[in-house]
Amino acid sequence: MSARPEPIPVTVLTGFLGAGKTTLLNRLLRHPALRDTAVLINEFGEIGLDHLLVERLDGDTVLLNAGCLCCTVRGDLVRALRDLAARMDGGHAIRRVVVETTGLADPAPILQTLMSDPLVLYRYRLDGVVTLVDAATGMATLDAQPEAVKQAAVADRLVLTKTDLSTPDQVSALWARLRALNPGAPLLNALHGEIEPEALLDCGLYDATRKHPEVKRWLDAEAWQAHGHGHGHGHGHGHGHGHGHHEHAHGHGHHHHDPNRHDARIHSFCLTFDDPLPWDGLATWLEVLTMTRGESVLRIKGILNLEGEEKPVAIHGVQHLFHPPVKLEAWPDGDDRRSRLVFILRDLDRATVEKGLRAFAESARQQAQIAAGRG
Ligand SMILES: Nc1nc2c(ncn2[C@@H]2O[C@H](COP(=O)(O)OP(=O)(O)OP(=O)(O)O)[C@@H](O)[C@H]2O)c(=O)[nH]1
Repeated sequence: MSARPEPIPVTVLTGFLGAGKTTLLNRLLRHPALRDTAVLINEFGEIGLDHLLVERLDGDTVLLNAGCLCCTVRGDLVRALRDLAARMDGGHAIRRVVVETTGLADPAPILQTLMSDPLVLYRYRLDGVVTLVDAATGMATLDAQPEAVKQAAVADRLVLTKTDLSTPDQVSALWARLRALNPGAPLLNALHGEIEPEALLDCGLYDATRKHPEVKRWLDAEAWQAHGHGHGHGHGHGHGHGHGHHEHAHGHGHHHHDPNRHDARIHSFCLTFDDPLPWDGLATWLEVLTMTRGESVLRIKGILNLEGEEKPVAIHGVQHLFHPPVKLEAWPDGDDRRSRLVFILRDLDRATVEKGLRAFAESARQQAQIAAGRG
C-alpha cells in the first residue's frame, strides 16, 4: 500500500466574457509561486483561442472543448484531470492546477466535478473559486446576466479588473454590490492582470505548504458578522442550542443601486450553533434539502461540531452534490468549537433552511433518546 499522494490544489478561475481571465492568468503563470502549474481551459463553442493566448504552453495546458457546460464539461474535466494524474505518476512535476472557465460558464458543474469523481477526489482538492469582474462593464453584466451574478456569489475571491477604465464612483458602487452579494470573499484589484498570487491561492481548507486546516481563510465566518445587519431572529427554539444569526441578504447595503432582480434572488448567510449537532439529523436534512431544492443551493460550506466527535468535520456542497465530509485535525481560531454553516442560496429563504435544520436535528436527538430507552 502506498500512501495517498498529496492532493493537488485546483483553482477555478471564472468571470464573465472579457473580464480579463486570460490576461490575469498569463501574468500569474510568470510568478515562481505558480511554477509547475497545469492549466485547463474550458472553451465555449469554437476551438479555443485562449489556448493560444496562454503564453506559457509547456505541454500542461489542456483545452476542454465543451459545447454545453452543464454536462459535457464534467467528462472532459475528469478526463483531463485523470490524464494529468497519470502524467504525475510518470514523474511529471505538477503542483497546482488552474481551470479557466468560459465567460458564460456556470461554475457549479465544475465544482461538482471536483467533489464527486473518486479519482479526482483522491488526487485533487478544490483550492478556491476566483471570480473576475470587469469594473467598466460589471454593473451592466450583473444586471443582464444571471450567470455572472452566480459566478460572483460563489466566489472565494473576487477580483475587480479594468479599474483604469471606470470612475471611482463606478468602482465603489460595484464593490458595494459585490460585497452585498458575497460578504465572505475578499475583494481584490487587478490592473492589467497584476496581482500577488498569494491573494488568490491557498484559499481552500488546506494551505499547500502546511498540513493544518485554514478554516478562517476558507470559511471566513466573521465576514457575515462584520456585514451582517440582518441578524437576530429570535425564534424560540427551546433547546438552547446556539444561535447567532449573521445574514447578509441583499437590499440593505450602503449602495444606492436598486436591488437587482438577479441579486435579490441570491443571498448568503451564516448559521452558528453552540452545541454539538447530531450528524444523523443533519445528514438527513442535507439530503432532503439538496434533493428537493438542489438547484437553489449554490454553495454550502461548513465546520461542524458533531455529537460524539472530538474533532471538527468540514462539509462542502454545490447544488445537489456534496464533497465527502472531511475530519479536521484541530479546532480553528483558538479552539472555537461552534458549528458554522455558510449558505449561498438562490430563491430559498433563510427561515426555511434554519427551521428545517433545527427540526431534523431535534428529531434525530429524540430518536436517539428513544433508542437509548430514555424517550
Ligand atoms: N484597460 C484594461 N484592459 C484590460 C485589463 N485587464 C484585461 N484587459 C483587456 O481586456 C480584454 C479582455 O481580456 P481577456 O484576458 O482576454 O479576458 P477573458 O476573461 O479571458 O475573456 P474571454 O476568454 O473572452 O472570456 C483584453 O484586451 C485585455 O487586454 C485592465 O485591467 N485594464
